[in-house]
Amino acid sequence: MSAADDQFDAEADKTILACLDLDKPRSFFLYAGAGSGKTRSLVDAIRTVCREQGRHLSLTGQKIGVITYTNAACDEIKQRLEFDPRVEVSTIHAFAWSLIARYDTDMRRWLATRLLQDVAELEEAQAKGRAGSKAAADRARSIESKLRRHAGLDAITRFVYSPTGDNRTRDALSHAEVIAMTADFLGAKPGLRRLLVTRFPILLIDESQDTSRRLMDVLLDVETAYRDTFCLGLFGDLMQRIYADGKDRLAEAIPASWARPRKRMNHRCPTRVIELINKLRHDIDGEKQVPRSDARVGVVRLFVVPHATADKTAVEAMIAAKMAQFTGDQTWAAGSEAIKRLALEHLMSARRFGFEAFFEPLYSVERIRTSFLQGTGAGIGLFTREILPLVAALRASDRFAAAAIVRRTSPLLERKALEDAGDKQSDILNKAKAACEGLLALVSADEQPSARAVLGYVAETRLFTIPDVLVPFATADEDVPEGHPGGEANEEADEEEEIDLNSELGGWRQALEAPFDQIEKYDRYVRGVSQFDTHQGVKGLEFPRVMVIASDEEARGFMFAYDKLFGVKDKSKTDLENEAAGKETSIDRTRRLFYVTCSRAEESLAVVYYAADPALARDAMIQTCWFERDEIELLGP
Ligand SMILES: Nc1ncnc2c1ncn2[C@@H]1O[C@H](COP(=O)(O)OP(=O)(O)OP(=O)(O)O)[C@@H](O)[C@H]1O
Repeated sequence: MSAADDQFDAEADKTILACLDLDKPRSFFLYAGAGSGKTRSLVDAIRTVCREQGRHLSLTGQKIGVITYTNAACDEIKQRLEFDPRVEVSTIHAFAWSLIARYDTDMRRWLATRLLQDVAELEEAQAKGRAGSKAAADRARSIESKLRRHAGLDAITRFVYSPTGDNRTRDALSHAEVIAMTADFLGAKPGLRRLLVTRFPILLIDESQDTSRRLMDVLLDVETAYRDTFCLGLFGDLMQRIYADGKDRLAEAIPASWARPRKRMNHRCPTRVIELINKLRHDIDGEKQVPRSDARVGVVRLFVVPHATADKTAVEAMIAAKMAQFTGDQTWAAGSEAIKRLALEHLMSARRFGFEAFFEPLYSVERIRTSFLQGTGAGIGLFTREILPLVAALRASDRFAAAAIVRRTSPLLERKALEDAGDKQSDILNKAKAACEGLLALVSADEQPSARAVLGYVAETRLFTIPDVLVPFATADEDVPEGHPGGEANEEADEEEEIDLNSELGGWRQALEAPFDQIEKYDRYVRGVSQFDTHQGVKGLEFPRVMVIASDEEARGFMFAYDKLFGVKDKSKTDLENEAAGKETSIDRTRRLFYVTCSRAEESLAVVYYAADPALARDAMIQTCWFERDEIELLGP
């Protein structure tokens, strides 16, 4: 590792450190591209502040605040800082909630106003809209539910919120509400602004390009008001803004008094990938990165495939085999888990990784989507936290692990059951053992059992407790028991909740018909350990071998357009109008997403483009000069 390389951007780190002077803080905006070590700069700077000014922080009880984009990034940074108590690392949602929790009276007032505003808007739309249509019925339901929530506000003394949960109870706030309230409260309450800057004289935001626009605006206001005592440090890369929520033109909103350190070296990617991402970036801000002196050349290839190709998984396996040849890196060879395949959205991944039948029905239930993607929730938990680990332990013949899992949660081995059994305890243990053996036999059968069959078995043997949402499916004839959610005794449930619940039950009903092994694949996917991910899911990460899957057809309706970015299709009238008005187009969005995905590659990169007219696509790609002619391969039917 070359020391000169490590020093290449030392100036930026020096500037940042100078800004983080608690006696004389100065805000800054770090300008740096992919792989330039922004997270490293952030962690190093905090370490130095703790070392040199930690006493000041300890004496005043103040902290350095760090806002990250994901829980994973949050954990990573906390760990790298060895859980230093003088640093508070949180996601934006947790951070926002830590500021406003306890402002219950204000929250109630805010919600009351907001709900009535929404109702007024809906009523206006109702008056204009066609009576009797589905939209009118939806609006009527929404009005009713908002009025009901409004009427119930006074009964709530303490609002609750979980940054990672579903927030379904009546006293819970939604994610969007917490962000909007925080922005409004910070805008209107001098006391809260003071609290913020006193608690966190230094506030650093990672991935600031994707931080909620409204919060970013208000934080910039706070910074202006407290410039002498508060340092706001923004890390991020505008070229990597991939969520609609982020602030457009952030750079232009940065005051002239701020420092603007720059980092220009890319420590992650090989030279060839850096050349490609420099070109992608050229028309946007002209920022050009340089590789490390010890960087490899690396390999980049574009494969153009007809989008009508029926077996995309087979084509992608063939491409992986070709990459093994081009790179001499056999790990690329088909089936290897050491390749990261990036598809535009989760369903594309689910289709490729073979867990679509389980995934799609539950993914389409909007209310549980977030927790479903995080692998949380009671229904999912039964499979991923109990049944799957038990199956894994049984398959590995790890009797200790299997026993530990069963002992932890199985109703068979509850202490009371064991006590009641007296000297017949061994019967119970034998029963548990037989249940485990039966489970292993069931999931190992030549014909894969459905998830529902496994659920039925677990219920019948009482291996684990069946959560409410799955009870209706745990018996053979799907009787919905009386008094159970979804059953008739639940008349009091309000209509909206019922609809949610029904769609969740409907989702489960369908999903459980999928083969059980699809849940294993789903589990690997949501834990991020499979070879699949989405374009958006990998921001901040890096992988040796990356396969980017670009497909307009599969990505319909996702606001991205590879065909326009690659010059295969002309810009639409709206694109041209937006461009002329300086507004963002789907081409800009796609370009940034493409930049993020390509820049994850540490060694080699394959781009697979499914095109309507592959020959035309190849010619258009040659025109862009992003890939050399001999790096582009047309794969015919
Ligand atoms: N000065 C350095 N010397 C050696 N390696 C470095 C240096 N800075 C960063 N790296 C390495 O380069 C890689 C990219 O760093 P990091 O993830 O911090 O970049 P980033 O700017 O946050 O990237 P991105 O915005 O693309 O997610 C990491 O593997 C990191 O360890």
